[in-house]
Amino acid sequence: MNKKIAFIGAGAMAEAMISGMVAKNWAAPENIIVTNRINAKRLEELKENYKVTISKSASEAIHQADILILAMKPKDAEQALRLINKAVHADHILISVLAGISTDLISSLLDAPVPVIRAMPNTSAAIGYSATGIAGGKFAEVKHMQLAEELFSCIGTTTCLREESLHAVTGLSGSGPAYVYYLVEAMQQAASSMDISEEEARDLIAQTLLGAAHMVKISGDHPKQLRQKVTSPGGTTEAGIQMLDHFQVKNAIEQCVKRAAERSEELGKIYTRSSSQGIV
Ligand SMILES: NC(=O)C1=CN([C@@H]2O[C@H](COP(=O)(O)OP(=O)(O)OC[C@H]3O[C@@H](n4cnc5c(N)ncnc54)[C@H](O)[C@@H]3O)[C@@H](O)[C@H]2O)C=CC1
Ligand SMILES: O=C(O)[C@@H]1CCC=N1
Repeated sequence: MNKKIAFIGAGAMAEAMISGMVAKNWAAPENIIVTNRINAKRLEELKENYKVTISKSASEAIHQADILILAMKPKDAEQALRLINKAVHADHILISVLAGISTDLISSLLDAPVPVIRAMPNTSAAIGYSATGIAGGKFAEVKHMQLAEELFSCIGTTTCLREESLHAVTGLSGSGPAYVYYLVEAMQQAASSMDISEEEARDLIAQTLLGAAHMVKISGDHPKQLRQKVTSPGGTTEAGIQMLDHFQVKNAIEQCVKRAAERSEELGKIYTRSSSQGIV
C-alpha cells in the first residue's frame, strides 16, 4: 500500500489501528502520519514505538495524505472537522471511526464532496483481530469502499453494512472487547478467591476464551448446542449456569449491548443538534 494515511487523533483506537497496520506491513510506518490537538508527548511516544511520521499540524498532515482517519472523541469532531474542511478535497478518502456520528453530519461540515466512510473497529485491531463494520456515505463509491475494506482487513475482519446498522455494531463489537474483559475480571476474581495465582488464572481464562471463540467461529454449531456439550446433567457446569440464570446474566448482557447501541444513537443525535447550534 503506497498511499499515505493521516490519523487525526492519536488515542487508544488510533494506536490500535497503527499497531496492527505496522505489524502486518500493510503500510510503511513513514507513510502513516499521526496528529492530535495538543499532546506532543503522545505523538513522540507513537513515533518512538511505531516509527510513524508525526505532525503538529492537522492541515500539514492532510496535505500529505491520501486517506484521512478521524479518530478523536465525538465531542471533538466538529472543531476538528471545521479545521479539516480548510484542507480536505474530493480526492481524499475520509474514514471516521467515531461512535454515533453519521456520514451525513460529517459531510454537512465539509464544503468538498469528500467520500466519507464510517467504520466501527475495536481495539483488538492492535493484534490483527478487530471485527470492523463499515458503511459508505453519499460520496463513497465502490472503489472507496474496497480500499476501506482492504485497510480494515489488515487489522481483522471487515463487514459491510447499511449505515443504520452501525449503532448496533458499536454496541456489539465496538464496545464488545470491554464486556469480555469484564467477564475475565470476574473470572479472575473468582480464581483468586480460590487460591489460583493471577498468572495461572490469566492463562487458563485466556485459553478458555480463545478455545470457545474458535468453536463459535469454526464449528457452525449454535452456541446453545456448544454450551449443552459442556453441561453434564447434575454436573459442575449446570450448577454454575444455574447461578448465571439466577442473576439473570443473559438478560443483563442483552441490555448491555442494546444500551451501548442506544448510546451510539444518542451521541449521533447530541452532536447533530449541537452542530446545528454550533456549540459542540
Ligand atoms: N477505544 C475504542 O475501543 C474505540 C473507539 N472508537 C472511536 O474512536 C474515537 C477515539 O477514541 P479513543 O481513541 O478511545 O479516544 P482517546 O481519548 O484515547 O483519543 C482521542 C484523541 O483525539 C485527539 N483529539 C481531540 N481533539 C482533536 C482535534 N480537534 N484534532 C485532532 N485530534 C484531536 C486527542 O488528542 C486524542 O489523541 C472515538 O470517537 C471513539 O468513538 C471506535 C471504536 C472503538
Ligand atoms: O466507548 C466508546 O464510546 C467507544 C466506541 C466503541 C468502543 N469505545
